[in-house]
Amino acid sequence: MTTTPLTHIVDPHRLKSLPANEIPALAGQIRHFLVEKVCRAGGHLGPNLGVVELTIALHRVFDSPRDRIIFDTGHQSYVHKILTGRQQEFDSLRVAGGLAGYPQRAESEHDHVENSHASTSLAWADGLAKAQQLRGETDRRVVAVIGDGALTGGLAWESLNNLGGSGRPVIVVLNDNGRSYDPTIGGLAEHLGALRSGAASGRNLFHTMGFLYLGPIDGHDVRATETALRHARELNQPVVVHCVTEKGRGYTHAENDEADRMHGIGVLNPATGTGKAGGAPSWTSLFGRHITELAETRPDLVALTAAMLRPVGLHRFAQRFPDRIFDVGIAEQHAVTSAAGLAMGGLHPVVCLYATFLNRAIDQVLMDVALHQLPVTFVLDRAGITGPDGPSHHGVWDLALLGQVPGMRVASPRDPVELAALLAEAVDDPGPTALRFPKAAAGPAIKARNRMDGMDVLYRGEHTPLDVLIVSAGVLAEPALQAAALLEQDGLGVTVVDPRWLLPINPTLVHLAARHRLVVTVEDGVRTGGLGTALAQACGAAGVRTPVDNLGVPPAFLDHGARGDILAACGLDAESIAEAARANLGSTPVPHPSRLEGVLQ
Ligand SMILES: Cc1ncc(C[n+]2csc(CCOP(=O)(O)OP(=O)(O)O)c2C)c(N)n1
Ligand SMILES: CC(=O)[C@@H](O)[C@H](O)COP(=O)(O)O
Ligand SMILES: [Mg+2]
Repeated sequence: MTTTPLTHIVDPHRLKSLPANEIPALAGQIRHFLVEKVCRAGGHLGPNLGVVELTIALHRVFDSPRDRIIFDTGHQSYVHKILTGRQQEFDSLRVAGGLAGYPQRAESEHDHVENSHASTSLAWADGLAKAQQLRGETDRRVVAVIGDGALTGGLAWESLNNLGGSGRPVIVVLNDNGRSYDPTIGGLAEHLGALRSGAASGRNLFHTMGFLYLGPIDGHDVRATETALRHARELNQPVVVHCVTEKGRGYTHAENDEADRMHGIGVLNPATGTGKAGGAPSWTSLFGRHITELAETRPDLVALTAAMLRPVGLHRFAQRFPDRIFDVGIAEQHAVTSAAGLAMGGLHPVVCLYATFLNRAIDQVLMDVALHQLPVTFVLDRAGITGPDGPSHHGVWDLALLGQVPGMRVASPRDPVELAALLAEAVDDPGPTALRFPKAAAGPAIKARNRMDGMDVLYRGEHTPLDVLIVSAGVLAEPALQAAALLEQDGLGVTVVDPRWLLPINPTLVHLAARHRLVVTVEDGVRTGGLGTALAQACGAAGVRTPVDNLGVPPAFLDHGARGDILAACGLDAESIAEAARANLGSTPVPHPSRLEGVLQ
């Protein structure tokens, strides 16, 4: 049997013409390619190893891009990219200017949805199918590929409700590997488990919701999967094709990874499946240690995760307090409002999410937690620029969003000592609080010169009068202090202060502003509506005329890249902060490029 080289498959048409008996060899080549490229770059290895045969079948049955194939969350779209002409670009996977780790329309006509937030694919499919119907495009199909984890998200159920019985020809391919990171939880997971095992024959949940149902299909058997997909295509009705797959399939180190089947990996040695160990502890691991220690003497503390127990650092807490940890599935809205219930019931819940995923639950924060003034603490990991996961993963909106929530207090620790202190203060607060920290290793302790009404003065220059007050949020204390040193060399009198609790604005900060010629605020979040905006408003309201230049992330969708490079491009490195101060004080006329519209592509 000849083996067509993977490099020959430059588009789905070549794939369609491949003899069926060559598919297994092709799948093997794709697996080898995935392991080699993803171990070298980092990325989502397990999810993509699990959809090799499924994606081959999808592109042999459907006619992409005329038929639209929508990948939910998009982290499992590497095989799709390999089969749609982008093999050569995998050496630049998740590198600035290189191949994105999620679908991206600028890369290919075969890519449609770029949002990496889970559970949206069925809504996209419903909308596209309605558009096709209204435009008379009856020969086109919309295929939504959704994981069992993403199916636990509320938006997915809103969409099932709209699609069921609608007559719209949407093919829902349920990629059921039984896991998000951990095994998927809840009643749906139980039902899918019963369907997979054949213990729930006859009418099932999907039938009841108004779908035709094909399955369970072995999602690693291309022939069986193709047959089911061809049948689904011809049904011309909303249909669920239940494909059973295995996350990490075909790579022993992923198959044996009990934690999450190598869901997302860093750079690894493919032979051993291991990467560089050691280095400074992450913010995540430090948080996990502190919350577990606090809970020893606070029986009212409970923790919630939205299917990301280990990624948010709660696995240690879960082992120690198995009755006080709640994994709600990929269901951030449920996490927040059920936390409101836990708080109303007399406990102090700690809701642990990635900052970007809080976006999805802002109404619940506002109208369930804050309206009822409940003691809920939000711990927002991956806050600020995250880097390789691209625009829908940068956690840059939480500060601006939470700043609008009455009664909400928001803190951002600058170092591990402050993390412990601020977390303790947060869980002691009788109202809603939030703590945010980045996707990074935690730096060394940054000692305060003195504390002033709850804020830390980190630096007071030798020169007088006082020229520049730099207000730094969280870890940006480090570049702020470096910028102060540069400005001192210019002979300017500089003060650096870390408010610790960023929002609402500490009135003493306004008084400090009044004593300087310029305030520069520095935050790892959108500069419109965050710390800087709030301080400028507070100064205005108090009649303090000191100009406030707020440095932050522009209100734009920033592509993937290295966190440090993106921060610098946003003007959040020491040189740029110093340059902003000089420009505002009139010593150098040219603003930092990031301040110009549209500079960040
Ligand atoms: C709203 C939201 N919350 C959390 C995440 C983080 N996340 C990325 S993939 C994933 C698990 C997805 O599981 P599943 O849908 O079953 O896909 P699989 O990885 O198993 O293929 C999670 C929780 C996300 N992308 N979006
Ligand atoms: C796809 C998704 O949302 C997660 O897998 C995310 O990529 C994890 O990001 P970290 O790698 O920062 O944990
Ligand atoms: Mg899954």
